[in-house]
Amino acid sequence: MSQSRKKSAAPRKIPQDLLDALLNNPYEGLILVDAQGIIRHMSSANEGIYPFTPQESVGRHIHDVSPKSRMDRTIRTGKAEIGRSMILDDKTRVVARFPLSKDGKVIGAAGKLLFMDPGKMKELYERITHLERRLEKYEDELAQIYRTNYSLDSILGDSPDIIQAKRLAEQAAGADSPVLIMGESGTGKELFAHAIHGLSQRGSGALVKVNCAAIPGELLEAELFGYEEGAFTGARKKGKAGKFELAHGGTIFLDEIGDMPLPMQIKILRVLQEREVERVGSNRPKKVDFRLICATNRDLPKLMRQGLFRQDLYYRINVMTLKLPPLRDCRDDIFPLFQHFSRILGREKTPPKILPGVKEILEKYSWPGNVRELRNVTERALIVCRDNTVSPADLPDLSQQEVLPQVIEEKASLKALMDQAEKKIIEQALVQASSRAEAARNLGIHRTGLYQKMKKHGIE
Ligand SMILES: Nc1ncnc2c1ncn2[C@@H]1O[C@H](COP(=O)(O)OP(=O)(O)OP(=O)(O)O)[C@@H](O)[C@H]1O
Repeated sequence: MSQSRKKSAAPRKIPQDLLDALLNNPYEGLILVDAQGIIRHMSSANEGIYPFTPQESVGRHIHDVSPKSRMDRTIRTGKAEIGRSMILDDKTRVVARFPLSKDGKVIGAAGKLLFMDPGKMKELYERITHLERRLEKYEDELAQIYRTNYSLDSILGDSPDIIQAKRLAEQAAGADSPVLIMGESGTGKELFAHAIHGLSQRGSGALVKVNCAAIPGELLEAELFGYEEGAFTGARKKGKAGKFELAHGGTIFLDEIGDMPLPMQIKILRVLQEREVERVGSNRPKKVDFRLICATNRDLPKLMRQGLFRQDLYYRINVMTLKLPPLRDCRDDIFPLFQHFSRILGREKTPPKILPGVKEILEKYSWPGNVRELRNVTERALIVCRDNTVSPADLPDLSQQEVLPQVIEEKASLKALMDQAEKKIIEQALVQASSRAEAARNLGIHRTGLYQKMKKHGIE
């Protein structure tokens, strides 16, 4: 460290010239009175505001200089008044008054004109009002998007199970209790969560989603509850709000709750009971007001029997239950869904023509990736089809059960057969998952491993 930066060993007293400069700075009008209300200092910026000059004012009682002053009240009550307006010199001024204490005893008070020019305050006020109006407009627009995009009307299907789930979702929207949505991957659990939130009284609030399976256990706590500054190495400078805090006034959607590690389950249970969260590294609990929606594709009762899911948490989250059927159990919905996705995903103005044979192939398939897979298959067919006409040839090979028998019939080396099978399995996993990360997870391999294999097989 250079000599000039070395910490001075001088006494810790503030130099008098610095204090004088502060007390007489031209940016604020400052008055100091003692416990009897006698003015002991009036800064030069007050010149022209009172009937006396700053020099003449010192030694007089505050009421002799400013009859309407409330500084005597500040001394009596010991309470600060910040941001009050006051007419001085025929102008509205914004003032702050606060007591000055020593050893717990009020020894005087300070009065400050915060803005010599109240025009600045007006400018600030107008900016805030303008921002508030814009915020309101965006909130309205957001609520509108939720209502239209995520209403129950956007959930298609006439099978009795879907109709029943929609009926229950409507009831759940009217209540504020926890909802558990169960169903295989791609059956529309998130879609239902959006619809329930959008229709509920919290619809204009946030819907905060947490994918419990995608966040490593050791990061989940910080993600859900937030952390204070310096809570751990790598923590953000100013700390971070957790998902529960962000969902205040809205809904928190815990997706894949069945994958939540046991120690976190206890913490979630506590939040549900006490309705308050404590950031990591803090011991100040904060009240949070949220509605809980959970989803899982795991068999929670089975997980409970295996000791992997807490029973008390299960009963807490399972107040209303929606069971979404797999697509293979709703055969009659498959083709209407395909037509719907063709209409909304098609690039032409007119909906694509669908040739005979397509319906039969779609209905025969077992759709392990459910509606998501059907949507992806439709999207792909629309890209490869010609003249806005979808033919059976535009569909991928949907005989997935025959992936292995098919390749084994061919005469090739084991390595080549295994390569072919790997390519098919990867293609299928990509169609069934909503993202490459999810496909990698489903295949039980790392994302970079999946990218390497995609490159190897020339998969886009
Ligand atoms: N009944 C339905 N009507 C229209 N679209 C649907 C329906 N069900 C699902 N979808 C569509 O399928 C896709 C997958 O749905 P969603 O993400 O809600 O499934 P999920 O059950 O939450 O899946 P995961 O468990 O993998 O997270 C979305 O594009 C969604 O819009």
